Amino acid sequence: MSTSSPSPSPPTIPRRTKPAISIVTSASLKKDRRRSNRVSPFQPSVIVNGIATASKPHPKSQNTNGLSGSDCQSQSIKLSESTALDLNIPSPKRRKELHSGSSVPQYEYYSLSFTESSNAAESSTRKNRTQRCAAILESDVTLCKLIGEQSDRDDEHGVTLTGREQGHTPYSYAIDTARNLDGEFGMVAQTFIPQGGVILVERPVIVVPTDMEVDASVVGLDEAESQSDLYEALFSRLDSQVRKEVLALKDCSASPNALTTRGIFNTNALDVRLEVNNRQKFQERKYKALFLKTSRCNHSCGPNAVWRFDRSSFTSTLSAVRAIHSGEEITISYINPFLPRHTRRTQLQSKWNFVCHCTHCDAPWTFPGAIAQSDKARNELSTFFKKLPDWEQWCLDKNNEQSMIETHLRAMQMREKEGLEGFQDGNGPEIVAYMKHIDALVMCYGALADVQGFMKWVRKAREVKLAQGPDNALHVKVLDLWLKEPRKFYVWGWKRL
Ligand SMILES: C[S@@+](CC[C@H](N)C(=O)[O-])C[C@H]1O[C@@H](n2cnc3c(N)ncnc32)[C@H](O)[C@@H]1O
Repeated sequence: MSTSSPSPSPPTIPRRTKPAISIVTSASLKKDRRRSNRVSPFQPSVIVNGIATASKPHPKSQNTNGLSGSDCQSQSIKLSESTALDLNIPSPKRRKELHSGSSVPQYEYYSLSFTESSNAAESSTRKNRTQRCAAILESDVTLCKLIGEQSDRDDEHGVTLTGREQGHTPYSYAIDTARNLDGEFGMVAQTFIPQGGVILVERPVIVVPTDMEVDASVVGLDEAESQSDLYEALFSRLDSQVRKEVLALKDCSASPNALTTRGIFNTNALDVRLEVNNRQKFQERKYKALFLKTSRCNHSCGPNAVWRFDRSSFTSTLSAVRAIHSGEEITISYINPFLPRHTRRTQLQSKWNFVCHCTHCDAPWTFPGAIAQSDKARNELSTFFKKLPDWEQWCLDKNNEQSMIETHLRAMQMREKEGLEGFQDGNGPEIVAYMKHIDALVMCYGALADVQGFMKWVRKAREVKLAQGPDNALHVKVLDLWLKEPRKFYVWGWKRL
């Protein structure tokens, strides 16, 4: 047994991206905006409009680490091709002075603000909305990468996108928050959401380092604030409406009358990773980020959605890992779902203070050994791709035509039963887990020159890719090409050679 090579995934579509790390000034941003006014691939119902205004230093952050206003530079950081983020950061010279010779991470208070407009494609009146995020970040954090223009051509397959295809309708699925019988809120689909569909994209309202041992005074909060809980200080920096919404979130550590800002944050914040430029070496650092809407998602050990944080756009995207029907609750997993049931429930109880009532935990365990069977299946799935037989070896083997196909079909069935379409291994959720099987089946049937099987799985791949949004427009076109001319598939008939 060895890991598969080449990867069973169809080739990734090459992009002409230029992923440079960049801090740009307002002037260069304006110039850049003129060049590109494409729809951001990261937004479903909200199209981000790149309005970059040099922000005045936050009155309170002028004293950040003893900085005076003149030490602060107001800069705009370009997040994606059409999104701007304004923040106050110390000038490079002052940062050098502050951090010279220190290997201890230095944190500062940042007030990030995002300016977005509602869907301008449909409405002539753009409503700008500014969202603020109170963040404590390592001073050398890289908040974003400059995303280059998305390619509209795939030269390898001779496919080009037309203007209309580049535009693609932004996705927008109606969702709502509703209370269940226990008085708990949850997120509910108001419409059918296809597998792969993007449910929600949102930016955090509070970000802090995971192991926050930071004295409020060192991050530029004022004296009164430094005496109080750091979370209180951060919450107090939010816009009043947002603060109200954050304070209405669940605190699992307390009774409803004794909520604490720390408790609310710890109940709802998600783990994200940011990058720090440490002497020209980029290192990942763990942070926790609070997202208002995603916070309402309850846990399931077989969730129908996964969330992913994208550093380059500073957004979290919630996607459906299987079709979700109108009225169905949208759930995510708070923990590694490959763990055995008992461990999962212990972790959920100790960190979130609840006994899991998801359908997988509460399922009628009708026969003896059902729990052990589920635990075994989860364990097997957690290492499935690592233990997968080599695809090329399978191709070279003139027997065992169906073995690779059967392996994937069986794993897909297990995934569906356990509700683990969105997990590849214990390293975090990703919609691609299920897609990897689909891609592999496309490869297998293509190598067998089996037109019917090939078309079936290319159609399925196309369906999911389409639901995943405009970012996949080129990929969809390549799949269309293969549907039209299967023989153009790049490993067509390999197993028959
Ligand atoms: C991040 S909040 C989720 C939203 C929350 N239900 C609300 O009302 O805002 C986490 C809390 O929701 C509840 N919860 C989440 N998933 C649950 C589940 N599977 N079974 C029971 N309670 C759950 C627990 O009280 C947990 O501490």
